[in-house]
Amino acid sequence: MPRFGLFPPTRIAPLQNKFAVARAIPVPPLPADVPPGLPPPDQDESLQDRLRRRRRTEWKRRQRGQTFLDNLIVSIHGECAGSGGDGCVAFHREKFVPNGPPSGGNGGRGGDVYIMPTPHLTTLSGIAKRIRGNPGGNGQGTWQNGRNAEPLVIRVPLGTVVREIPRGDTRRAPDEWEAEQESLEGLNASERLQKMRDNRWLHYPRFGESNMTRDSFKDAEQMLYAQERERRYLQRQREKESPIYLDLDKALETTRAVDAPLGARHREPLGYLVASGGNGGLGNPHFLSQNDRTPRFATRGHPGQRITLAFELKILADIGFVGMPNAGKSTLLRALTGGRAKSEVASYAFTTLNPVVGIVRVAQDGTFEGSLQSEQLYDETVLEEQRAQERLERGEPPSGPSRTGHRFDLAETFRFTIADNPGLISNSSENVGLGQSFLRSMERSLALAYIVDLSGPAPWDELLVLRGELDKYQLGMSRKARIVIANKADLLGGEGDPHAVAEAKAKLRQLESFVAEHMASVGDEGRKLDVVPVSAKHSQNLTKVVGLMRQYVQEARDRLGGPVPKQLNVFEAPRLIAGVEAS
Ligand SMILES: Nc1nc2c(ncn2[C@@H]2O[C@H](COP(=O)(O)OP(=O)(O)OP(=O)(O)O)[C@@H](O)[C@H]2O)c(=O)[nH]1
Ligand SMILES: [Mg+2]
Repeated sequence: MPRFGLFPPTRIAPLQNKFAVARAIPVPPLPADVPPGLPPPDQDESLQDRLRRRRRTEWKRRQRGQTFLDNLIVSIHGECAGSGGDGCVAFHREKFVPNGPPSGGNGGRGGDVYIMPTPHLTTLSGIAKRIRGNPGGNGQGTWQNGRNAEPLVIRVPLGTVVREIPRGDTRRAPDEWEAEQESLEGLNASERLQKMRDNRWLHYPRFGESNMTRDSFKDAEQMLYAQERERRYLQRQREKESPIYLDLDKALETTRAVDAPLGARHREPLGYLVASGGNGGLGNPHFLSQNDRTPRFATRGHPGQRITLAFELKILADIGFVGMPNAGKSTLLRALTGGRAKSEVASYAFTTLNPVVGIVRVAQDGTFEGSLQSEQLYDETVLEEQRAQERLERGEPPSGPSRTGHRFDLAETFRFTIADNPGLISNSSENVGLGQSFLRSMERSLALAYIVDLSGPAPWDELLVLRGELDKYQLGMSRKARIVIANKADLLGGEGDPHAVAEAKAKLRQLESFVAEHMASVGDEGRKLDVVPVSAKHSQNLTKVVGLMRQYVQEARDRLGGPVPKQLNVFEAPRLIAGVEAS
């Protein structure tokens, strides 16, 4: 018989059946002697699945957060694109004008690269690791200049932080001059000179050799190298003095004058410039002088700027979950979102490897999507998959909380988001465990919720570690915490026998007094943290949690003057909510 001593007995009957189902499904234990990564050939599939999961977790853990999709290193190249177009060597020819003037056009400018914060995006997954700007068009005969390239806009979600990776960091791609030096390695002096000239100059057919001996070419070459040196100096100076750092929290607004006349040209913002395209090459008319009336050379387009940027996405969720591994954070998120948030649940530490954001939708009377089905059990993902498979084999329709969700499209009066974060352990702030990368994303949450395992020996010790890690990462961050959710309360109270229930209540009281004594001063303006016992797995006592969270979010939004919650048609909502209650 299941134990639900801490909660009223009204729900025991339906839950007993679910427990029976859960027990009926054999879960192969993970043998201690099986090394991770080496599943024995004759084991059944679910065991292999478990081993695979464990291997993946171990691998992810070793990466120390480097593979989070909210961390990305991007190099922006102008090697062959983003570069200006080549200039052209040509002479005007016309009837009765056999030796016309030089007429090669200049190359077009290479495309600049911009970064644009975009509200509807949520991940950095769409951004390529190597980005090439658009190349400028080449110049052509009859003084036709090449086309300037279109700018390239990299769209990133709001909350992205962009940093330039400094010189000397191994993750940094070589800049345009370093790349050229690398390509010249192993060549002798004359070969180097030849290659450098090939990279910079274009010659009229069969005049390459003779151009080298002309004074006008030597002067032009000297001037080109002087300009290049100046460009390199200015770029390095900029890198040192003002490396790129963008904290893109807000979308760029289009400023349109209210009284602009009809037909006025309107430009959308492109975003922030991070790399300029190269200038176009010069056509041969540019080198016309008193000493050289027939310049037979032109310059190639300059390469665009090459920079390496680190993108980091701070996840924006109203509430962030903070808890040790296995405290039940993912189970709770699934229960609060009615199973819509697909956060993996398993009985080993570090199941959640990336933060997962779920949306909690609340109706006017405080019901939320997860509370519609009173009998819902949120179990480990493997077990749920097995059950779904069995249901499919029996030919039964798939059941699930998502089927009831459609009512909330109209009944919803308030919504907020929750980030289920990976487990925090001692020294996470020093990059132990899954490291800091997700702690960074908690910075932006409006409020934090501690999740502790009430059935554990000392949930209060967990709280101290969690608070310590938050403050070690950023002093004062623990002030955002508003609630302690004591999860797995169903494991206490020993099948309803009075002695065990009294013990469970005493433990809860101990936790409450610990929070009141040791955690109260941490709260903002002497605020006390709320303590709520719940069972995420069996969706018990969650309405209270949702009510409190709604209050925190509302307060924080009011303080920030943030988004106004969606208001429903007041005539529609009560009728629908009544329908939900009736079902
Ligand atoms: N009995 C009981 N078990 C629970 C409850 N909540 C979670 N569990 C179990 O606790 C284990 C861990 O749950 P998760 O939701 O994966 O825990 P987590 O905090 O997300 O863990 P990490 O992702 O590793 O940080 C699973 O076996 C869950 O089934 C609960 O309320 N009651
Ligand atoms: Mg988890």
